[in-house]
Amino acid sequence: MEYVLGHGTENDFVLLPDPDGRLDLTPAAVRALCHRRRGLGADGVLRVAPSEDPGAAWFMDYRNADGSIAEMCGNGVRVFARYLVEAGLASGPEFAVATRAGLRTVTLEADGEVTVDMGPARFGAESTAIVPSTAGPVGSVTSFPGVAIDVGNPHLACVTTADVDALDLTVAPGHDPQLFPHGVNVEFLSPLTDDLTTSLRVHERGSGETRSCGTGTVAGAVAGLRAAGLSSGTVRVTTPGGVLRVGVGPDTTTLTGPAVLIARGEVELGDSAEGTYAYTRVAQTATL
Ligand SMILES: N[C@@H](CCC[C@H](N)C(=O)O)C(=O)O
Repeated sequence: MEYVLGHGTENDFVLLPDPDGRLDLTPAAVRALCHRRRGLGADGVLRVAPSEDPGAAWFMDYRNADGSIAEMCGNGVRVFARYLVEAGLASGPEFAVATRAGLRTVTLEADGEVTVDMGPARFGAESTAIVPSTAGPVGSVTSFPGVAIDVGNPHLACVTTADVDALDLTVAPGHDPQLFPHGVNVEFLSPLTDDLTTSLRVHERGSGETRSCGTGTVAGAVAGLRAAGLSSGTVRVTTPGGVLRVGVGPDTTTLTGPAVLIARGEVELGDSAEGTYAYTRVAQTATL
């Protein structure tokens, strides 16, 4: 089958064109494709499937690297849009993409970036995230106050004066399972500066720490604005993988950033001795 590799601020994806919607994409196949050493290597898979929603031609079937399904992916939908235009499946600059969180309008900007109307970000309850302490006795933990935010998928955004770069995000931060029964993406960000900039790291549900998370960046921006006593503005967010811009207005949010296709090729999925799917990369052309 054909595949394309792409990334948005280094949050990377395997795109699988499935124009007839016939691909039976199992969790094991997703795990095999995303494996960094045995597979193509990615944070998630974007199956490009026909949409059943009359408002969009294409449906972004997003899967996390562990094979789980998520409602929405802000970096992924920009890469998905870039693929559709480059493959001649959509004509820009503006069109809708169907996702499990609903329709999302994407705009290919003249400077090469892509803007997504991400819809409203909805605040939930205040809660805490627990991470291993990097100082102090082995096994000690640090608790960070945060707030639940729904961006189509669940987030816990923690604005903190601690050194975000020093946090141990090698394991999933502890969280309240009653508030987040389906798991949660957890963001840690510095308080916004006067000119509305911040730095953010994220541990993603189903993928671990990633270099960037688009929905998490939107959640972080609205949490940062609220902590600064604001409800709207344009926030510049620096993630380990690059810079994203979030527009927050009274009714919706927007996310702007790069969307890059890296390589394309052919891949075969099959059963391995362990009974899980393995893959054979038949051919790959990279455009770095
Ligand atoms: N990286 C994505 C979010 C992907 C889904 C997330 N891990 C979840 O399970 O909700 C983004 O850019 O938004």
